[in-house]
Amino acid sequence: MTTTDTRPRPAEPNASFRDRLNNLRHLGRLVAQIWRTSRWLTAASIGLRLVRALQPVATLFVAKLIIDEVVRLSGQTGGSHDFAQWWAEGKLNTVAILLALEFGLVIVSDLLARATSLVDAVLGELHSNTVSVELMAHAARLDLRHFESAEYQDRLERARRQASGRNALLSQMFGQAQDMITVVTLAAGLFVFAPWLVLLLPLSFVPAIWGETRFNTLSYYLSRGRTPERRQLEYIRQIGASAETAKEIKLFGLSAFLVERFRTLATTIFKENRKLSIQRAKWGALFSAIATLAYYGAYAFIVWRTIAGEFSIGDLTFLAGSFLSLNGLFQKILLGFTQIAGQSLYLDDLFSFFEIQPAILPPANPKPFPQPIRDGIVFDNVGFRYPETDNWAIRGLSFTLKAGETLALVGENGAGKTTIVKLLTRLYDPDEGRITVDGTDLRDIEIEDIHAHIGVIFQDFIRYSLTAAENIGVGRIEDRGDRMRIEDAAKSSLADAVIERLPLRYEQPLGRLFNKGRDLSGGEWQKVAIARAYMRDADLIILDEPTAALDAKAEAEVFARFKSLATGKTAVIISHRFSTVRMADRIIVLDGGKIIEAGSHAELLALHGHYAELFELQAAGYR
Ligand SMILES: Nc1ncnc2c1ncn2[C@@H]1O[C@H](COP(=O)(O)OP(=O)(O)OP(=O)(O)O)[C@@H](O)[C@H]1O
Repeated sequence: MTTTDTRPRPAEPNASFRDRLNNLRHLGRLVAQIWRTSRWLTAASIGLRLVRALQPVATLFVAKLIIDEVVRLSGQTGGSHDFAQWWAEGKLNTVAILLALEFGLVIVSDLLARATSLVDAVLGELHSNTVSVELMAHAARLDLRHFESAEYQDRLERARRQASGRNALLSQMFGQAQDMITVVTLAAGLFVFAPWLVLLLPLSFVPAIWGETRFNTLSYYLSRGRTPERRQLEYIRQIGASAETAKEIKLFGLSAFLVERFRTLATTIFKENRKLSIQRAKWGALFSAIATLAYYGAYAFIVWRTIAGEFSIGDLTFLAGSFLSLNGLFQKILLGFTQIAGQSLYLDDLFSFFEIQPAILPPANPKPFPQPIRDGIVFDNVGFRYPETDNWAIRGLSFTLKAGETLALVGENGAGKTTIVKLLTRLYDPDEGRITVDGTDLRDIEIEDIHAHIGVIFQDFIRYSLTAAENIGVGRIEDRGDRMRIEDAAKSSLADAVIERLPLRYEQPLGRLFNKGRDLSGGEWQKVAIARAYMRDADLIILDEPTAALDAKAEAEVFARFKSLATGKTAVIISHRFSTVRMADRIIVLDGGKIIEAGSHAELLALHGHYAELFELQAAGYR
C-alpha cells in the first residue's frame, strides 16, 4: 500500500543553510491559522507591537535631549543655583517638559507591554483550542489503517505534541517583528551619526545565526528520530501506573522490569541530548564573545570621538545607548530567530499531519444503501492484505450473506473473521474483488450511509467513562437523549438488569476513571455495549465476539434474545462457542483467510469435517 504523502520533507540534518531557512515556510501557515482564530485579537497584537517598536528610540532620544539640556544649564555661570529662582525665571521649562515626556513614555510603554501580554495570552489559548479541534477533525477523516500503523501513530503523536504550546511561538514571532522595527529605527539614528558602526553590527551576529540554525536542525532530527522510543517511554509510563494494568503488573511483579526498561531508554535519549546541548553551549559562548567584542570596539570609538569634541555628551549617551540596545536586540533577535526556526521545523510535524489524506474516499456519485436489504451482501473473490504486510489476510473469498439470515463465522485465531467485518463496514477496501449489497458496490455508497445502516460491536469495544445511559446512547449519538430508546435497547441486550442494580441506574457514571464511577464486570460491560447495536435501526447487525466474557448461560440468553429480535434482520455473529454458533441459520468455517466449509450446524456435523472436529473437541470438554 502506498501512502498519499508526497510533499517535501523538512531539511535533513546535513541540508544547506538555505534549506534550513526554507523551513520557515510554515510560519505563514501558522499566521493564517492564528488569523482564522481571531482577527480582532491578531490585529490588536500586531498594532500594539507596532507602537511599542518605536518606544526605545524615542526614550533614548529624549534622554539625549535631557542630558544636552542639563549640560547646557550646568555650564551657565553667574547667578545662584536656587531652584525657586530658576523655576520662576523659566530656565527649567525645557528640562521639565523633557522629563515629563520621558516619564510618560515609560508609563505608556509599561501599559502597552501588559496589554500585549494579555492579548497574546488570550489569543494563544484560543489558537491552541483551534488547532486541537482541527487536529481531531482531521484525524476523524483518516482511515483505520492510519491508526493501525506505527508510522502514522508516530506522526499523530508528533502533531498532537505541537497542538498546544504554540502560544510562545506566536508571541515570539510578533515580538520578533517588533524588535526588527525597533532595530531599524535605532540603526537609522546611529547611521546619522556614525554610518560605519551600523556595518559592524551584522558581523557580530551572522556566524551565530548560522551556528544556531545548525544546532536547531540537529536537535529536531534527534527528537524526530526518537519518536518511537518516546512513544515507548510514554507507553511504559502508562502501563506502569494505570488502573487497567495495576492488577497484572502487581501479580506478575513487573514493576522493576518496567522501571529498568524505562531507565535504559530514557538514559540513551538523555545522553544524546546532553551531547548536543554541550556543543551548542560551546559555540554559543564563542559567538556571544564576538558580539561583545564588536560592541566594546564601537563604544571605544564613540568615547574617543566625544573626547575629541566631535560628539556632545548627549550624543554619547544616545549612541552608546543605541548601540547597547542594538547589540542586545540583535542578540534577542538572533535567539528569537533560532528559536522560531527551530519551532518551525516542529510545525512541519503539525502541518504535515493535516496533509495526510484518507485513501478510502467517498464516491463521486454516491448510491443509497438499500433499505431494506432485499437480496443480500455478496463477497466476490475478495482478497485483502493489511498495509505493510506480505501475507493475504483473506484471499479468493466468495460467499453470499442472504437478506434476513443469521450467519456465523467460525475459525481459529487469525483465520480472518474480523477482517471480513472490517471490509463489510468499509473500514478497509478490498485489494482484490468486490463486495456488493443488492448489486451495488460498497465503494459506490457514502461511508456514513454504510455505517448508519449497520450495527456492529467489536470484541474490543470501548468502555466509555460516561454514564450508563450515555454508554448505550453512543450507539446512535443523535438519539443519546432519547431515554425510551435507550431503555428499549438495554432490554434487548439484557443490560437492563445490570443497570437496575446500579445506585444511580441510567445516570450512573461507569468506569474507574472519574469520581463516583462504578466499574462493571467484563460480561456486564458487554451487555451494555451490545445495547449500542440495538440503538440503531440497522438492517444488518454484526456481533464480533463481544460476548467472550459472558458466562455460557448469559451468552446463550443474549444470543437467543438476539435471534428473536433479529428476525427479518441480517446478522453476522462471530463466536468461539458452538452453543451460540449452532443457533445461526448458516455457518462459514474459515481457515487461513479461505472458506473451507459452509452450511447449517446439522449439515456441517454430517460432513464430519473441520467443523465437526472442532465441535466435538469443545463438546468433549463438557462431558
Ligand atoms: N491491523 C493489522 N495489521 C496487520 N495484520 C493484521 C491486522 N489485523 C489482523 N491482521 C492479521 O490478519 C489475519 C486475520 O486476522 P483477523 O483479525 O481477521 O482474525 P480473526 O479470525 O478475527 O481472529 P481472532 O479469532 O483471533 O479474533 C491474521 O493473520 C492477523 O495476524
